[in-house]
Order: sequence, then structure tokens, then C-alpha cells
Amino acid sequence: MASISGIYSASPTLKRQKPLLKSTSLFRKDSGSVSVSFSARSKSADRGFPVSVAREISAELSTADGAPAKKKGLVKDPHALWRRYVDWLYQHKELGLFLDVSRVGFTDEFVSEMEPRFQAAFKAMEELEKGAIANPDEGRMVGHYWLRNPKLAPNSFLRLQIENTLEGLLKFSNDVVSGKIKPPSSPAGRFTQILSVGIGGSALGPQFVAEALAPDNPPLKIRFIDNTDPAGIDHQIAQLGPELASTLVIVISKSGGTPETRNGLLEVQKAFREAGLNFAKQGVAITQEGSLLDNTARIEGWLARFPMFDWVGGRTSEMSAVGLLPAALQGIDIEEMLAGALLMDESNRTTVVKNNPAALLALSWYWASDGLGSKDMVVLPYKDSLLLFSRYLQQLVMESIGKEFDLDGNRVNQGLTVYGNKGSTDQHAYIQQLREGVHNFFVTFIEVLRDRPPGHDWELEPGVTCGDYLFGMLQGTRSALYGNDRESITVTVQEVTPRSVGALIALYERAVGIYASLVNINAYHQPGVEAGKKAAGEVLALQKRVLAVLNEASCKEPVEPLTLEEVADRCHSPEQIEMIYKIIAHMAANDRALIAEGSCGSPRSIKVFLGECNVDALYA
Ligand SMILES: O=P(O)(O)OC[C@H]1O[C@](O)(CO)[C@@H](O)[C@@H]1O
Repeated sequence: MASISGIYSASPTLKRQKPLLKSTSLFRKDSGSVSVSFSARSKSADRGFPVSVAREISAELSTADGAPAKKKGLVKDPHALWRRYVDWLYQHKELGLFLDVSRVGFTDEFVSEMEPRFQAAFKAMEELEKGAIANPDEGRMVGHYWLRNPKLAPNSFLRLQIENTLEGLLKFSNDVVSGKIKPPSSPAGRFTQILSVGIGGSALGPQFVAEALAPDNPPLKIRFIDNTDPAGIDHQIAQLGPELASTLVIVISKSGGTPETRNGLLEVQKAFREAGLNFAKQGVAITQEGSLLDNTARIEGWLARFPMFDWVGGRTSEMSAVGLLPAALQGIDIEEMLAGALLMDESNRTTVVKNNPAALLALSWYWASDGLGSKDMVVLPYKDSLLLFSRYLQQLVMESIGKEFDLDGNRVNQGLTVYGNKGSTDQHAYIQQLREGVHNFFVTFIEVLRDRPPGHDWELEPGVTCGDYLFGMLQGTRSALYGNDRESITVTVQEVTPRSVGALIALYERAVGIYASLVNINAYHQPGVEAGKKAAGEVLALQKRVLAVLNEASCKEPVEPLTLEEVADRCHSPEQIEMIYKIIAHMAANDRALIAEGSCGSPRSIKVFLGECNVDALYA
């Protein structure tokens, strides 16, 4: 079977813990916010669900996989709700990060029943961090946690690989930013732009981080080619214009064989040739050693190559060279990103669910979606710079959780749908439906306490700033949704910084891993994507056969126009007639020397031949 992946060269008992929020400052004064201190160390009678609350819970449900039965019903009494809020609020002091799961309706009983599953998940995570083959289908270790703490790597070889890569990419990016490494023929005398070519996990992390953290005037600005859409590629290249001469092209592909990325590279290389530029002097590859891309970059003598490790999945690769190199080149403090992720990982290692933020997320997802993905996760960051977080999470969560079979081979068709853009913008788009329409979701609000850098805020009406409106919109939406029984989680950070973004990424990476264990699926492979790739390869192979058949008929004297049935028969693919029609319509729409007579609207009337006979192809 022909494939389009090809060559790169041209052609149950939870011991409830006391909350540790003793005299805690919720809003840190040093960040300029109001300081509100409170003590959350409550008497044991106050902890957890008050009896009255438990009574409010109704409507018992049972789950398909014999998992703990779920009782639904949300706490509505304001005092009980406040106690629930305080009781369940998670705070990471050093990161200034809070997690509020009080608006998810899980009960104490449910948490207790889930306890054995959580302990199994923690154990699995511990094994994974020690280097177990956590991706059994592919026989791979899963080591993205080692990237921010190389000492955790199971052996010194891997530790050195991580450390050397980090050191190498920091040096490279410093040299590029300082102008020590420069493009050969740019009037600017230094690199000013990055063109990142990659798709999926090789694009989404860098896109999210660039949007979240790049300064207003970065040393190098970044653009992305993340598709095989010719018009999209042309647009990026046209936008670069003469700055192509000072563009560092970073081609990112773990496998080194992804067709969209290969096509992007070939298109960019063509643009370089047409501009009389030497691509190799401006090209950087990030890929697994020995991949097609790696070999191409080595043979062609590209400016630099950085490794992507076998044990890092695409969707968890932001803290590898994939995410760190583009970030560093934009002047983003990548060591802070790593530090934020490391701190978050540390707190996610506790085996006490209530003190483990990733486990709290997984618990909430499980409750809200019945452990079956019965509800979608709508992610609403109330901060423009976090716009792409939901898109990033979409791959992280859906590619990890959306699986046909569980680890025991049972057909489960698991999943957790993620979508969202940002608040309050979405309030004027689809929140109407969330509040009143079909109840098929739960929300994750991402709240950022700091509105603006200190000293820049002003009151646009007495006592109220622009940021106060954003805050009001978030709180109002959260309350309005809850008032109509719509559950939500709120993640709060002080500011959008490299540290908090690193922590957010680590939080969700871990939550996905734990959730996958709870529902017994392999989070680290993606067999379903292969079906689409294979089918795409088959379509292109069929297109080649169609062209060969048409060429043969067009080389006859006189030319022999063919009906679609005749083309399909001669391709030995009569069952593929619809696809052949689409192939011909697509080629005709793109001026591909193909002449189609008849009307596209009535396919049976179509007769087709080529404008020119390619004699060489006849004997190929
Ligand atoms: O980095 P690569 O190998 O080009 O893959 C890109 C993306 O394609 C996928 O393999 C899915 O096809 C993702 O998991 C991955 O992030």
C-alpha cells in the first residue's frame, strides 16, 4: 500500500485530610492585589460535606464499568457552599496557584469509593517516573517528567541527554539572539524571524507558549506553518517577505516523517530557492535521531539539529527542545518554565487526593463526565494571552483519552471532549447555550488575578477598572452556570508568567495521566490517527493511478475522453468511483492540465482527458 509518509529530500476509603490553609494569604500582597487572609483549618465537624449537604444529593446513577455509583445534585445553600469551597480549595503557595473544585458535585462517598483507583493511579505514575514501559503498545517509556528534573531519569545516559540538550539549545538561542550566529545574506545582520514548521504536538505547545508569553517586542518573532494548506503556507511566506533572508526555519517532527510537515518544509525550501537563499544555513531540525528529517538535515548540513526523545510524546513535548528552543529564541525564560513545571510535578506526587491538584482535576473530570466522557470540558481562560490553552489541551486530553480499547483490550470508546476560546469573549458567542441549552459539558475557568503590570491600571469609572469587568464577567458566569446546575472548576494563577505557564502545562499533563489510569486506558499512544493517515495515503495512490489511466487515454490518436466509470474500471477500482470523481473535481479546480467535459453537478455526464500527453510517464 502506498503511503504519503515519504522522503524529506526534494523531489474506597479516603482519609480526609485537614486542609493546610492555615492563616493563608489568598491574594498575595506582593503582587499588588488585595490581601485577604483567612484560616481554613476548620474543626473536623466542619470539614467535608455537611450532613445537610449530603442529603441534598439525589438521583443515583450507576456507571457502565462497575465504577463507583454516582449521585448527582449540587450544593446550593450559600453557607454550605462556602464551607465546601474552603474545605476543597487547593493552594500551591510557591506557585501562587489555586484550584477550586467546589462547583463540581462529587460527594465524600464518591471520593472514598474512588480511593483505591487513585492509589493504583499514583502507583502507576510512580512506576512511569521510574522508567516503566508506560506505553505498552509501543513498548516505550514515558519520560516528560524527567525533562524538568533530569535527576529523575532512570539512568545517567538519559539524564545527560536531557542536560546536554538543554545546555546546547540555550547556547544556540543566546548566540542567535546576540547575533553571533547570523543568516548569511540578510541586511539585518541577524535573525529576526522564526518560521516553525510542525503539526500537532510539534506545533500546539510552541503556539500556546508564544501567545501566552512572548514579549511585545521579542528578539525573534515567530510564525507557524502547521498544515499542508498551500494557501496558508503562501500566506506565511508572503508575510515574511524580504525578511525570509533573516528567518530561522525550525522544522519540528518527532517521527521525522509526518507528511504535512514534510510538505511545509519542501514549500519553504522552494521559497528559499526562488529568493536565491541558502536554506541549509537557516534551517534547524528538531527530531528523533536517525529519522528522515534528521538524516536530511545532516546530509544537507543544516545550521543545527536538536534531539526529540523516543520517550517523549508529541503532546507532552513542550518542555523538550520542541517547546524550549522556540520559546528561548523569543526571549521567554525557559528555566522559569521548567521550574514551574518541576514545582507542580512535586505537588502532584502526594498520594493524598485532596492535596494533589492533578488528582483533584482527574476526580472532577471523572465525576462530571461519569468516567465515560459523557460531558465535554469547556475551557475558558479569562485572559487573552491564554487563548490557545484550550487548543493545546484539546490535543493533550483528547489524543490521550480518546481510545477505543482499554488496557485489558475491552472496547470502551473512551474520551473527553475539550473546546473553548476565552472569556469574556465567548460570553457573547456560545455561553447562552451553556447556561440554558443542552447540558452536556462542564467548564474550567482559568482566572488570572493580575490584570495589568503594576502602575498601569486606572479606573475607567469610579472604583472600577477594565480588569474588574473581566473579573466580574468570570465570577458572574461561574455563578450563573452553577445556578442552573452547570458544574465548573476554577484554576487561578497570579499572573501569566513562564513559571505559571510551566505549572499549568505540568498540571494538565499529570491530570491526564491520572485520569487515564482511573479509566484504565493507555494515555500515551494514538493508534486512531493512523487510520486517517493511511486513508490519505490511499487517496493519493489512487490519484496517481487515475493520472496514469488518463495519460494513457490522452496519448491515443485521437484522444480518448473517458467517463468516470471507465476511469474507475481501468484503475481496477470500480468501488472507488466516488473518490475518483472527487479527485478529478479537485484537479480540475486547480488547473491541473485536465479537461473535463460535462457538468460537475451530474457526474454521469462527465468525460475527462488530459490536455497534454506525457509520453515519458507512459513507460515509467
Ligand atoms: O511530531 P510528529 O512526528 O511530526 O507528529 C505530529 C503529530 O502527529 C501525531 O502523531 C498524530 O498523528 C501526534 O501525536 C503528533 O503530535
